[in-house]
Amino acid sequence: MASLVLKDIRKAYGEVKVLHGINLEIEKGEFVVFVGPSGCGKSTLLRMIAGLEDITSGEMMIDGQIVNEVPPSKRGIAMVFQSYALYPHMSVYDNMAFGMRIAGESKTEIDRRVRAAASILQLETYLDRLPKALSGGQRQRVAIGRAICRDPKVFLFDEPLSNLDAALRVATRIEIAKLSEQMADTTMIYVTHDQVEAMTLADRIVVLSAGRIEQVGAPLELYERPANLFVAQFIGSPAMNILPATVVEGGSSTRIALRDKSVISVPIATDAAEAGKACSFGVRPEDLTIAADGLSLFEGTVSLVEALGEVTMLYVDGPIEDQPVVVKLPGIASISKGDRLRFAAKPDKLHLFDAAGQSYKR
Ligand SMILES: Nc1ncnc2c1ncn2[C@@H]1O[C@H](COP(=O)(O)OP(=O)(O)OP(=O)(O)O)[C@@H](O)[C@H]1O
Repeated sequence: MASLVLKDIRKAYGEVKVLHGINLEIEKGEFVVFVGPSGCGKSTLLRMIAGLEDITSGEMMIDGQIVNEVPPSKRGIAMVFQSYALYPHMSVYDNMAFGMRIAGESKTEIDRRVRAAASILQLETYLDRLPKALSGGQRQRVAIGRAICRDPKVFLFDEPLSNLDAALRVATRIEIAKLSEQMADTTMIYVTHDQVEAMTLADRIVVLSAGRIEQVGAPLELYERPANLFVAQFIGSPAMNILPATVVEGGSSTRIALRDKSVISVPIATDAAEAGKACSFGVRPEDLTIAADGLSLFEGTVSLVEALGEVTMLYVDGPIEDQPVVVKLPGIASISKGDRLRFAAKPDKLHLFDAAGQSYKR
């Protein structure tokens, strides 16, 4: 049975419509990540699941029960915020025990759960400390520990790592990945801006834009088969190169013409009737290589080289004026500004989108 079901969920603040009908089923034990540009409604949706925001219309079910009118404390959810929200005057132990004391749990059960959570998060030696005597990463682990103690059916995370510095983010991200393995029956929903968090933590990613779901899928599914231009450019960094083009001839393989009139054959099927229509050709920076003789997609002049050590980024003035093509080559490439080069990509790495931005790949 699905752990969480959202049916045509809508949210409006007065006249301002923020979510326009969200349909989603999340299985028990799944780790689902919501991503999308700022203001797309990720946090609002998470807060509605938590019960911190009213549902304007639609139906929300947790474990088969409609929860639209159920208060947050009765939903079986726990939420971890960006700001930790710990009680400053209480020890780590008391912060974790607080919710259970309010709920009237026995002392022995409280102690068992606090120690179990502290052990999972390696907080055993900090139980007597006050939050102010902890680092940001440790505080966030306490906030996570407090949520674990509630033994929630659904665990919600609202950008829990965004206040941490880069190294701590990585360490805490790994903790969260381990946690989700250890709590295999607990459904986790996680909001983030960070692509790496989304790609590494999620069983499935939900891409939102302007209050609508653009695509739901496993991380690599979204990366390899984005359903539309929005997802193609949102997932992956640097973003996929998108070049405007025109379909010359449809068929089992499609011939397209770029703006400079060069013609490319893309092994993606389109209808013969597509001929003459506008389309967008897509290729990821990391899928481009320097072409061997004869087999190039396009030619261009390198306008900027960024040597980062592990990769070399090239910005290439190619087939489209004022729209440099970004190329990401592995390692250190001996290429200089001004070099004129031809670039290729494996045929199965090419993407093609129709005039409405939908992928032709099925
Ligand atoms: N109380 C409110 N009244 C009116 N509009 C609101 C209110 N809360 C949020 N909004 C609007 O709802 C939209 C979605 O906000 P939300 O915080 O869910 O976005 P988000 O995707 O989480 O963004 P971010 O990544 O910046 O946190 C925004 O346009 C925001 O301005």
